[in-house]
Amino acid sequence: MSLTGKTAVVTGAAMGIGRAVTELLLQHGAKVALLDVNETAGKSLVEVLDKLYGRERTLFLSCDVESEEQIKAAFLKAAETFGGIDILFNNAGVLNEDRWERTVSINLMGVIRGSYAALEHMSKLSGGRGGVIINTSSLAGLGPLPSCPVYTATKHAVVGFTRAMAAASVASGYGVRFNALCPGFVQTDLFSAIESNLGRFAHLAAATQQLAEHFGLVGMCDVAEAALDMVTDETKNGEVFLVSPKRKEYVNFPSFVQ
Ligand SMILES: NC(=O)C1=CN([C@@H]2O[C@H](COP(=O)(O)OP(=O)(O)OC[C@H]3O[C@@H](n4cnc5c(N)ncnc54)[C@H](O)[C@@H]3O)[C@@H](O)[C@H]2O)C=CC1
Ligand SMILES: CC/C=C\C[C@H](O)[C@H](O)/C=C/C=C/C=C\C=C\C(=O)C/C=C\CCC(=O)O
Repeated sequence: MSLTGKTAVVTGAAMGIGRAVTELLLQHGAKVALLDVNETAGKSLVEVLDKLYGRERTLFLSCDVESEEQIKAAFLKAAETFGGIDILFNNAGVLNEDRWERTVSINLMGVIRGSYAALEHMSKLSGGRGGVIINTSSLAGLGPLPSCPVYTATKHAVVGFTRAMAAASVASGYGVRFNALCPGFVQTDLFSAIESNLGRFAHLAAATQQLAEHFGLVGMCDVAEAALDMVTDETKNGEVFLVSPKRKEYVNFPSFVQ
């Protein structure tokens, strides 16, 4: 699928992985609505991107993915401005074992809120053109991160939600593909702040650091390229892309359905 003229919405777009994927989508010709709760970072990023890609191709919208109302308003504005939505990157996420209910609300419920709101614009059953939704999970969506049980649970849940929505979309005729991105450790603010966000598991900070050293850091470009692959390859639906320093591959899950 060519991205020229396509419209993308990216949550958590102001920094880190969201920012990198936003830039790659723009480089490939898409128009991007950048949604983030951090207005200062979002607005200053858009100023930079406007100079590189043109004002008409970017739009910053202040949006907290904990709020269904804000998500719906932002998606409507993006669709009205750019003429529909073709791509959603549900990426906003936090790692905070202390404020664990908020972690569930952002990492899991934010992905669900975003997906359902996007389907109102993207599903062929509601007059949309179809398209693709990529959800950011993690290596912690495939195996346990002992210092972060709630973070691990949200990321496993994102994998499950994505795979089930992919099947539901085919069975329902939405015309929307769903795939999940599972990066290993990436040098972002979320990664740097780990030690202060482990709550009752703070004593496992050193072990987490060792695990990160064991796996190594993944390059941001590799993560963004994996997301792009799942967007542009129209054969990919219900797929989970693992991006670690050792492996860049789609995950094979056991099949229980005959
Ligand atoms: N950094 C890492 O090692 C990895 C991160 N991830 C996941 O990637 C995603 C992005 O994380 P990073 O780029 O590392 O983090 P980051 O902290 O650099 O960026 C996260 C962005 O999300 C925004 N955000 C946070 N809460 C929000 C909310 N309620 N509504 C809207 N925007 C919100 C922040 O303002 C920020 O711009 C997250 O889902 C994270 O769990 C996955 C695997 C590895
Ligand atoms: C310090 C926390 C910072 C960031 C959290 C990120 O989301 C990060 O991606 C978390 C990773 C946690 C991984 C924990 C254990 C994973 C174990 C597995 O079983 C993973 C499966 C395959 C490994 C592939 C490989 O060998 O590279």
